[in-house]
Amino acid sequence: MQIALFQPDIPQNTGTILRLCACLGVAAHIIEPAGFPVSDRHFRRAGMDYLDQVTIMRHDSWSKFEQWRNIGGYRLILFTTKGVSSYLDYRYSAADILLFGRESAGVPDEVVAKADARLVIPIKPGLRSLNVAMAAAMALGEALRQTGSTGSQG
Ligand SMILES: C[S@@+](CC[C@H](N)C(=O)[O-])C[C@H]1O[C@@H](n2cnc3c(N)ncnc32)[C@H](O)[C@@H]1O
Repeated sequence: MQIALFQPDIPQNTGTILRLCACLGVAAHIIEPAGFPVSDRHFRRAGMDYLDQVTIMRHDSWSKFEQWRNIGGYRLILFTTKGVSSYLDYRYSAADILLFGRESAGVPDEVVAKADARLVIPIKPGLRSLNVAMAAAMALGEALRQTGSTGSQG
Protein backbone atom coordinates (compact mmCIF):
# COMPACT_ATOMS: atom_id res chain seq x y z
CA MET A 1 0.00 0.00 0.00
CA GLN A 2 1.20 3.48 -0.84
CA ILE A 3 -0.33 6.91 -0.56
CA ALA A 4 -0.08 9.95 -2.81
CA LEU A 5 -0.86 13.58 -2.02
CA PHE A 6 -1.88 15.79 -4.93
CA GLN A 7 -0.30 19.26 -4.61
CA PRO A 8 -0.76 19.49 -0.83
CA ASP A 9 -0.97 23.06 0.42
CA ILE A 10 -1.09 22.83 4.22
CA PRO A 11 2.26 21.76 5.69
CA GLN A 12 0.85 20.56 9.02
CA ASN A 13 -1.46 18.11 7.23
CA THR A 14 1.34 16.69 5.11
CA GLY A 15 3.60 16.32 8.15
CA THR A 16 0.82 14.52 10.01
CA ILE A 17 0.17 12.18 7.07
CA LEU A 18 3.87 11.38 6.69
CA ARG A 19 4.06 10.54 10.38
CA LEU A 20 1.11 8.20 9.84
CA CYS A 21 2.94 6.61 6.91
CA ALA A 22 6.07 6.15 9.01
CA CYS A 23 4.14 4.45 11.79
CA LEU A 24 2.19 2.17 9.43
CA GLY A 25 5.10 1.36 7.13
CA VAL A 26 3.53 2.93 4.05
CA ALA A 27 5.51 4.77 1.36
CA ALA A 28 4.33 8.28 0.42
CA HIS A 29 4.32 10.21 -2.85
CA ILE A 30 4.06 13.98 -3.08
CA ILE A 31 2.85 15.31 -6.41
CA GLU A 32 4.28 18.81 -6.89
CA PRO A 33 3.84 21.69 -6.77
CA ALA A 34 3.21 21.64 -3.04
CA GLY A 35 2.27 24.88 -1.36
CA PHE A 36 5.32 24.86 0.94
CA PRO A 37 9.00 23.86 0.91
CA VAL A 38 10.29 20.79 2.76
CA SER A 39 12.11 23.21 5.05
CA ASP A 40 8.78 24.66 6.26
CA ARG A 41 8.79 24.70 10.06
CA HIS A 42 5.13 23.68 10.36
CA PHE A 43 5.78 20.68 8.10
CA ARG A 44 8.89 19.69 10.11
CA ARG A 45 7.08 20.19 13.40
CA ALA A 46 4.11 18.01 12.43
CA GLY A 47 6.31 15.27 10.98
CA MET A 48 9.00 15.52 13.67
CA ASP A 49 11.71 12.87 13.55
CA TYR A 50 9.21 10.49 11.92
CA LEU A 51 10.09 12.12 8.59
CA ASP A 52 13.35 10.17 8.63
CA GLN A 53 11.41 6.92 8.91
CA VAL A 54 9.21 7.16 5.84
CA THR A 55 10.00 6.54 2.19
CA ILE A 56 8.99 9.74 0.39
CA MET A 57 9.04 10.15 -3.40
CA ARG A 58 8.51 13.59 -4.81
CA HIS A 59 7.17 13.87 -8.38
CA ASP A 60 7.69 17.16 -10.24
CA SER A 61 4.24 17.11 -11.79
CA TRP A 62 1.11 15.03 -12.28
CA SER A 63 2.41 13.79 -15.64
CA LYS A 64 5.71 12.67 -14.10
CA PHE A 65 3.80 10.83 -11.39
CA GLU A 66 1.66 9.13 -14.04
CA GLN A 67 4.76 8.06 -15.99
CA TRP A 68 6.17 6.48 -12.84
CA ARG A 69 2.85 4.83 -11.95
CA ASN A 70 2.34 3.36 -15.40
CA ILE A 71 5.73 1.66 -15.26
CA GLY A 72 4.76 -0.01 -11.99
CA GLY A 73 1.20 -0.72 -13.14
CA TYR A 74 -0.27 0.39 -9.81
CA ARG A 75 -3.99 1.02 -9.46
CA LEU A 76 -4.93 4.56 -8.45
CA ILE A 77 -7.66 4.84 -5.84
CA LEU A 78 -8.91 8.40 -5.48
CA PHE A 79 -10.53 9.58 -2.27
CA THR A 80 -12.96 12.34 -3.08
CA THR A 81 -15.98 13.98 -1.51
CA LYS A 82 -17.63 13.54 -4.93
CA GLY A 83 -17.23 9.77 -4.95
CA VAL A 84 -20.33 7.61 -5.18
CA SER A 85 -18.89 4.35 -3.82
CA SER A 86 -18.15 4.01 -0.11
CA TYR A 87 -14.55 3.28 0.80
CA LEU A 88 -15.85 0.45 2.99
CA ASP A 89 -17.28 -1.42 -0.01
CA TYR A 90 -14.09 -1.42 -2.09
CA ARG A 91 -11.72 -4.41 -2.26
CA TYR A 92 -8.18 -3.07 -1.96
CA SER A 93 -5.00 -4.71 -3.14
CA ALA A 94 -1.68 -4.40 -1.30
CA ALA A 95 -0.16 -2.67 -4.35
CA ASP A 96 -2.79 0.09 -4.56
CA ILE A 97 -1.97 3.79 -4.37
CA LEU A 98 -4.47 5.79 -2.32
CA LEU A 99 -4.64 9.35 -3.67
CA PHE A 100 -5.79 12.39 -1.68
CA GLY A 101 -6.58 15.83 -3.06
CA ARG A 102 -5.39 19.27 -2.28
CA GLU A 103 -6.95 20.86 0.81
CA SER A 104 -8.24 23.90 -1.06
CA ALA A 105 -9.53 22.29 -4.24
CA GLY A 106 -9.35 18.50 -4.28
CA VAL A 107 -8.12 17.29 -7.68
CA PRO A 108 -8.87 18.49 -11.25
CA ASP A 109 -11.07 16.50 -13.65
CA GLU A 110 -8.00 15.23 -15.51
CA VAL A 111 -6.91 13.43 -12.34
CA VAL A 112 -10.40 12.16 -11.56
CA ALA A 113 -10.53 10.63 -15.04
CA LYS A 114 -7.34 8.63 -14.50
CA ALA A 115 -8.44 7.03 -11.24
CA ASP A 116 -9.34 3.34 -11.22
CA ALA A 117 -11.83 4.03 -8.43
CA ARG A 118 -13.35 7.14 -6.82
CA LEU A 119 -14.29 6.52 -3.22
CA VAL A 120 -16.04 8.58 -0.59
CA ILE A 121 -15.89 8.35 3.18
CA PRO A 122 -19.55 8.94 4.00
CA ILE A 123 -20.09 11.89 6.33
CA LYS A 124 -23.12 13.68 7.73
CA PRO A 125 -25.25 15.32 5.01
CA GLY A 126 -24.69 19.06 4.70
CA LEU A 127 -21.09 18.99 5.93
CA ARG A 128 -18.35 19.58 3.39
CA SER A 129 -15.42 17.28 4.07
CA LEU A 130 -12.98 15.73 6.50
CA ASN A 131 -9.52 17.12 7.11
CA VAL A 132 -7.27 15.39 4.58
CA ALA A 133 -5.09 13.82 7.29
CA MET A 134 -8.18 12.37 8.96
CA ALA A 135 -9.40 11.04 5.62
CA ALA A 136 -5.99 9.46 4.98
CA ALA A 137 -6.00 7.79 8.40
CA MET A 138 -9.47 6.32 7.89
CA ALA A 139 -8.70 5.17 4.35
CA LEU A 140 -5.39 3.58 5.27
CA GLY A 141 -6.96 1.91 8.28
CA GLU A 142 -9.53 0.17 6.10
CA ALA A 143 -7.16 -0.65 3.23
CA LEU A 144 -4.55 -2.14 5.56
CA ARG A 145 -7.20 -4.03 7.54
CA GLN A 146 -8.36 -5.70 4.32
CA THR A 147 -4.94 -6.46 2.90
CA GLY A 148 -3.11 -7.19 6.13
CA SER A 149 -0.12 -5.27 4.79
CA THR A 150 0.56 -3.11 7.85
CA GLY A 151 4.17 -2.70 8.77
CA SER A 152 5.93 -3.18 5.44
CA GLN A 153 6.67 -0.45 2.94
CA GLY A 154 5.46 -0.65 -0.62
C1 LIG B 1 -10.41 19.25 2.50
S1 LIG B 1 -10.68 18.03 1.32
C2 LIG B 1 -10.88 18.94 -0.21
C3 LIG B 1 -12.15 19.62 -0.36
C4 LIG B 1 -12.31 20.22 -1.75
N1 LIG B 1 -13.03 21.45 -1.64
C5 LIG B 1 -13.04 19.25 -2.67
O1 LIG B 1 -14.15 19.56 -3.05
O2 LIG B 1 -12.50 18.21 -3.00
C6 LIG B 1 -9.05 17.39 0.99
C7 LIG B 1 -9.03 15.97 0.54
O3 LIG B 1 -9.38 15.13 1.64
C8 LIG B 1 -10.02 13.96 1.15
N2 LIG B 1 -11.35 13.89 1.76
C9 LIG B 1 -11.87 14.72 2.68
N3 LIG B 1 -13.10 14.32 3.04
C10 LIG B 1 -13.36 13.21 2.33
C11 LIG B 1 -14.49 12.32 2.26
N4 LIG B 1 -15.57 12.50 3.00
N5 LIG B 1 -14.41 11.26 1.42
C12 LIG B 1 -13.30 11.05 0.65
N6 LIG B 1 -12.22 11.86 0.68
C13 LIG B 1 -12.25 12.92 1.51
C14 LIG B 1 -10.06 14.07 -0.35
O4 LIG B 1 -8.95 13.41 -0.92
C15 LIG B 1 -9.97 15.58 -0.56
O5 LIG B 1 -9.48 15.92 -1.84
